[in-house]
Amino acid sequence: MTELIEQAPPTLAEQARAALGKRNLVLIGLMGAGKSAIGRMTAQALGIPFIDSDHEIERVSRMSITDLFAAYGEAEFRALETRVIKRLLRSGPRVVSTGGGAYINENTRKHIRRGGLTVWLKADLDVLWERVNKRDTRPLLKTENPRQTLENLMNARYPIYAEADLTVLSRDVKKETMVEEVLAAITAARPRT
Ligand SMILES: Nc1ncnc2c1ncn2[C@@H]1O[C@H](COP(=O)(O)OP(=O)(O)OP(=O)(O)O)[C@@H](O)[C@H]1O
Ligand SMILES: O=C(O)C1=C[C@@H](O)[C@@H](O)[C@H](O)C1
Ligand SMILES: [Mg+2]
Repeated sequence: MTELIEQAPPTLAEQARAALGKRNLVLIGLMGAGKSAIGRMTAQALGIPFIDSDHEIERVSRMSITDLFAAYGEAEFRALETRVIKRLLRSGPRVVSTGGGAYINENTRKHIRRGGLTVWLKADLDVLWERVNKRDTRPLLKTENPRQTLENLMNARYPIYAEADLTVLSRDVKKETMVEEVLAAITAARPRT
């Protein structure tokens, strides 16, 4: 007698993994959007490696981002960021969380768009501010009115982040919920035109 073997339907993570294929998943968005936190958990769910470009920059330069900005200025930081991200995206699949300004730099954006499927974690000002005002590790926010600076960055950058393949709304829900929404977005992704 033939035995009936019931196969469990693929989980959301398995569906997303299949949809991603050999591509990298690249998280973009402003400071505090959750790129590092959600990126790490998404990689775990997908069973692929995770790398954070800010951490990688700090590792290769043996300096903190704050010290890099202070010693060499933003332009040098951006040049290093471009080189690091280009290298990180050379092999895949992996989840790469980028620094907030990476996708805004034209050269880095070119590498990111070639290097994988992009997800913009989009958050409103209150959510971002609530998260970033607790730490002073972000050199661009060392201004007289950091909340206003963050708002100015939103206005300047959101039209550019909007070019991402996928957008997921980052808000005050459980991180696990955010990960599920990222996985669902990957699963539903249409090929780029
Ligand atoms: N859904 C969430 N709910 C609550 N807290 C969150 C959520 N997502 C992220 N956070 C928290 O917000 C803070 C900022 O998140 P994270 O460092 O991942 O942002 P980021 O986008 O990587 O920022 P940056 O560009 O500065 O590296 C962290 O303390 C993180 O744990
Ligand atoms: O938004 C930005 O331009 C930055 C965000 C951080 O992730 C770091 O990459 C750095 O502080 C610059
Ligand atoms: Mg980060």
